[in-house]
Amino acid sequence: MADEHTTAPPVLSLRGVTASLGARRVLRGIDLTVGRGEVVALLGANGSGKSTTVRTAVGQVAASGGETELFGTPLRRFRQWWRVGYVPQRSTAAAGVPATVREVVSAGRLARRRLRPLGRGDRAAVHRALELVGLADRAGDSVSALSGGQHQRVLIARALAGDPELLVMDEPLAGVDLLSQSVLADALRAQVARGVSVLLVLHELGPLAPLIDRTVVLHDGRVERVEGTAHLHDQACHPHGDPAAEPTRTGLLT
Ligand SMILES: Nc1ncnc2c1ncn2[C@@H]1O[C@H](COP(=O)(O)OP(=O)(O)OP(=O)(O)O)[C@@H](O)[C@H]1O
Repeated sequence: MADEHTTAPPVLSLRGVTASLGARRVLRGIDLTVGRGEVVALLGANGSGKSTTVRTAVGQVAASGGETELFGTPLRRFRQWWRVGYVPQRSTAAAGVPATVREVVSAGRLARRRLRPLGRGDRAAVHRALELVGLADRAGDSVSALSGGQHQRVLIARALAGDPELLVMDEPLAGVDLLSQSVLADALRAQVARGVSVLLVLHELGPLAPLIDRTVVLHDGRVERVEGTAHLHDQACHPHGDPAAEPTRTGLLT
């Protein structure tokens, strides 16, 4: 965990990051770090800036101020994108893309391959990632034939296929059924056990609660509070447990 690596730079660091979308100032000075091997959950009400924060962290939204570093390198100079796996917020738009599940997941290897064709190792990584999300049997199907939750699992497999050191996931469990949530939680647990660091946007900690080291709560484009989660680790929501049990709430939506 982070203690062993106190001299290593954080895998992700945002300092005073500001960003606007259109005329709206969405991020008003975000400070956030993810240490090596750490799992950080970004929480907050709708519109508080969670997606914009992760999109800024991976360079999809241009910051208007502040500093973002990935693996100790300023974002503007960072080129080692194979070290980062990004799962965007669920979108069904990509379901119209005429590609098979295998092709979409193979795209997760591209940053590693540059312009070389995929080799045997790449194909094995793609297959492994599909198995991790429970979709190996759908590899040859068109993504347009998948349900929303299955599509989300394909996007997660695409990120896992690149064997990233940092996973940035925007509501990875949104629209995913309870059984698949627990499959994905297991997949993520295996990644974390390998030392992968994770930043993820969540509304409910749910089955991921035991994995999370820290929660960062946003409010109106700023960090409202940061909390350790040791107290949550006994409260995981088990899909096969008491069906009447309430999932762990962030306290922001209820
Ligand atoms: N393209 C855009 N143009 C202008 N404002 C935008 C745009 N996209 C998002 N916003 C605004 O930015 C703010 C933050 O949006 P963001 O998607 O980061 O919030 P969020 O915390 O991820 O919300 P949710 O929980 O609903 O996903 C919201 O007020 C939203 O209306």
